[in-house]
Amino acid sequence: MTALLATENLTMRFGGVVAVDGVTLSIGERELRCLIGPNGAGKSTFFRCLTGQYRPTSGRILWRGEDITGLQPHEIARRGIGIKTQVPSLFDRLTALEGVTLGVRRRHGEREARKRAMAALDRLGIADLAAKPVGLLAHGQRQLVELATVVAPEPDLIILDEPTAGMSAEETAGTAALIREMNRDHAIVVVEHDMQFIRAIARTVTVFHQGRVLAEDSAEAVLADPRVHDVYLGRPPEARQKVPA
Ligand SMILES: Nc1ncnc2c1ncn2[C@@H]1O[C@H](COP(=O)(O)OP(=O)(O)OP(=O)(O)O)[C@@H](O)[C@H]1O
Repeated sequence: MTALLATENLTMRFGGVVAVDGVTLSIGERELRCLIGPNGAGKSTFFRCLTGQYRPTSGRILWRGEDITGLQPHEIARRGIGIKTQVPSLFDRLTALEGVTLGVRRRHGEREARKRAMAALDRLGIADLAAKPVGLLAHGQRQLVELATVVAPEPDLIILDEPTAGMSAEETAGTAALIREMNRDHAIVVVEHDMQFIRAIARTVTVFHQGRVLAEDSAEAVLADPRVHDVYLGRPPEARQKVPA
């Protein structure tokens, strides 16, 4: 079966630095995939290649079998891929509903766009924020409104870059639950390095290290993998529990 999204030997170099080094992976319909890895592993660069912010040095990106390598972000979005970067996209002065509606307006008339925007806010459990100016929202609330802008156009695939960055433990757990709920209707790729989030999500995890795929398995298997502990913490988990005599 054709994958929804696939990369073949994707490579991105910056001068002598190979940030992404021959990554081949495949995301299926309705899949929820987490991409993790320590600082500098190449996650952000890989994300930016997928979203069209970077043109990869070599390799291919396939969307339902179509080569989309090097397309501009708006061309990628038009294919049904929703993207949430870490850069805020909402205007502070607009209300949450106005901000989310603006994103849906490209495809629908005002009335329908508003309806869809309200449905997205409702789905994320933040309908009560609809009339609030975005600039007055707390960080976690604002992140949820940003998420609503991605969900509202009903993309087939959603790609999220560190959706829980700056969130409290409680907000992180809530966002993980929301993402699992969103996954009922959308395939989702999440770039994260918060292990608590990975535990809460508990789906297939791809671990990046030095630009390559180090491991790809269930969250449980990845969290128990000594190689993953090594690259994350520089030492195996049992070593951390040893108390010097
Ligand atoms: N624009 C750039 N120019 C030069 N080198 C870069 C550039 N962007 C990333 N790199 C290098 O590529 C490697 C991968 O970086 P990247 O930011 O993709 O990793 P990451 O896994 O997202 O890390 P983090 O979790 O810290 O964001 C690093 O060695 C980084 O220094």
